Amino acid sequence: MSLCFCGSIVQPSPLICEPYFPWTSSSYPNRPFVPFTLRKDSKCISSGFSIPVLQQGIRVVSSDIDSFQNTVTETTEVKEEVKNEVARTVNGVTDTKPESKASRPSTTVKKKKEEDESFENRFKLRNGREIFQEKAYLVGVERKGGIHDSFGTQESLSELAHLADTAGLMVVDSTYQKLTSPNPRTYIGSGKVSEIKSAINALGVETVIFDDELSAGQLRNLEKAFGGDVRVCDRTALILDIFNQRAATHEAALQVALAQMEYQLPRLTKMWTHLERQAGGQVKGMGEKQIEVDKRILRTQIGVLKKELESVRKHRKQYRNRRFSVPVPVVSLVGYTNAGKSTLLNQLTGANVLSEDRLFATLDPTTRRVQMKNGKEFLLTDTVGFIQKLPTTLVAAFRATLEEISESSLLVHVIDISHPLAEKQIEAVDKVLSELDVSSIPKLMVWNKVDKASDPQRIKLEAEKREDVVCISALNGDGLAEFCNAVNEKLKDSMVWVEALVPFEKGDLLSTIHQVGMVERTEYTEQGTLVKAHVPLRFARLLTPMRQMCVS
Ligand SMILES: Nc1nc2c(ncn2[C@@H]2O[C@H](COP(=O)(O)OP(=O)(O)OP(=O)(O)O)[C@@H](O)[C@H]2O)c(=O)[nH]1
Ligand SMILES: [Mg+2]
Repeated sequence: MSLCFCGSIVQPSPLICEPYFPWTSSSYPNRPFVPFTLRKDSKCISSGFSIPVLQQGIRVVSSDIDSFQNTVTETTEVKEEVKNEVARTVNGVTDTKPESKASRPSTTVKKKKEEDESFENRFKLRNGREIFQEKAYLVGVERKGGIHDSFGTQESLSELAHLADTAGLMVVDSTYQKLTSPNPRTYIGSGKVSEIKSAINALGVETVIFDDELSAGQLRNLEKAFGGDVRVCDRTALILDIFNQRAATHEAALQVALAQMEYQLPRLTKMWTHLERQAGGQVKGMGEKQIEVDKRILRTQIGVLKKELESVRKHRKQYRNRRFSVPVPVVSLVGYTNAGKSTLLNQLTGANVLSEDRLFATLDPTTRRVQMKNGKEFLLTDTVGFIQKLPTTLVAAFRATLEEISESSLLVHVIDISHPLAEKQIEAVDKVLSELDVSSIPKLMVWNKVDKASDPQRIKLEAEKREDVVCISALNGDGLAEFCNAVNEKLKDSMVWVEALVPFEKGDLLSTIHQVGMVERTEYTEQGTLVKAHVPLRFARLLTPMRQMCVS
């Protein structure tokens, strides 16, 4: 699989128009790995290259996330249960009676019809494109003792299901195993491997997704163990694929391509050992040599992408500097994916940023001006959402985009307070923010989706008790005035106190102070206007000569 993944990493980069890699479908017996949806240029996107022949008696399972939560199974019961259920289930009704001979032909026709229908139902429209939903099976591992993720295994698997759904897959079932330490060969134990294999056959699974990052060897061994055309991938590859689907701008495409290549590089190992096997072991080292060639090609590509990104970064910086010359404070919206950041930006500014109930709707930052009722202004930036177990390659690749965050006057942390895992999502966001080194920037917490919470009143009372928390509903606009006031107050905290004597001929400067700062007092003197105000630090520097005049 890892070999085939390269088929996709050449895809998103605008720099790599031609397939650079020698392992495209014609030269390698297996199909190339194409993570779920591909070829942005094509109208119909398949979630895989080949559509496998459907197995008999497929259990049609809803891809609905809530119903998925109940399908997580822990033990080896899956194998028998699935077998029995598949044998018995017809049209969702469990029939325990043995089939009579006479009824068999009509049942076969009925089953065939259902299969055709279920096949048809798997063509879905996503973002205006038709995709074929592959059937996915999810696997998690709970570590006994040792490291404890703040998200539980089942919670993390539910989120993985949401990610799979966002990527256009149909989650048919899932399982997890408690382990002291992962198996170095297959990540999970051999019993679990055969249990999953049975489920794959019974449910017609096309993709198995692991909730943790797998090594190249583990991916290869698992694919071999599951056999057939079953694709194995991990959470990181899934997230990278979603990013790949969502990348709408040149910069986002470059960043995703870079992240995919960096993910792929360590996974190239031993991909070419089949050459040695084909040559009967006589051409020793052939595979090794090929890996080196591939790695070199990949490293060259990474270098080209990094250079290209550097120039995009420079351009972005110039644009930011231009923006800073108008000293309106910048407020960045940060938070867990799907928290409602884009909805908030749209409500406050009338922007038209895509907001939907899927993960990672936003990849590129969007900045818009917000005019408050008191006439003051600030720039509001919407950013890419975070997630637990965020691949480090992705954070690194998106550094240019995330620089927006590090240069803002205030961070607004948007939280979906109606989410059962809100607390854990806050922790995950704080973890990424600490990696970005932005702890010195003031923060405001916003509890969003209060309308969706089971007890909105209790949430509001709770928020009142705490400092730095504002309750809103970005969707229906509740609490937006309070939000703007809180931003205003917070911005004041991030400003510096100045007393400056502004000459009368610099009237425009005086109006800018009123616009971006908090003016406490103005006095008209013979030399000019004496202003006492809180202003943004950058602006205070601009006023240095006038501050000195005031002192003298
Ligand atoms: N009920 C309710 N739904 C909301 C609210 N705010 C946002 N939503 C919904 O939550 C979903 C996600 O909203 P987005 O604004 O796309 O979330 P986001 O934080 O920008 O997500 P990413 O771009 O993926 O990081 C959408 O379906 C919104 O309609 C709210 O206040 N109440
Ligand atoms: Mg968004």
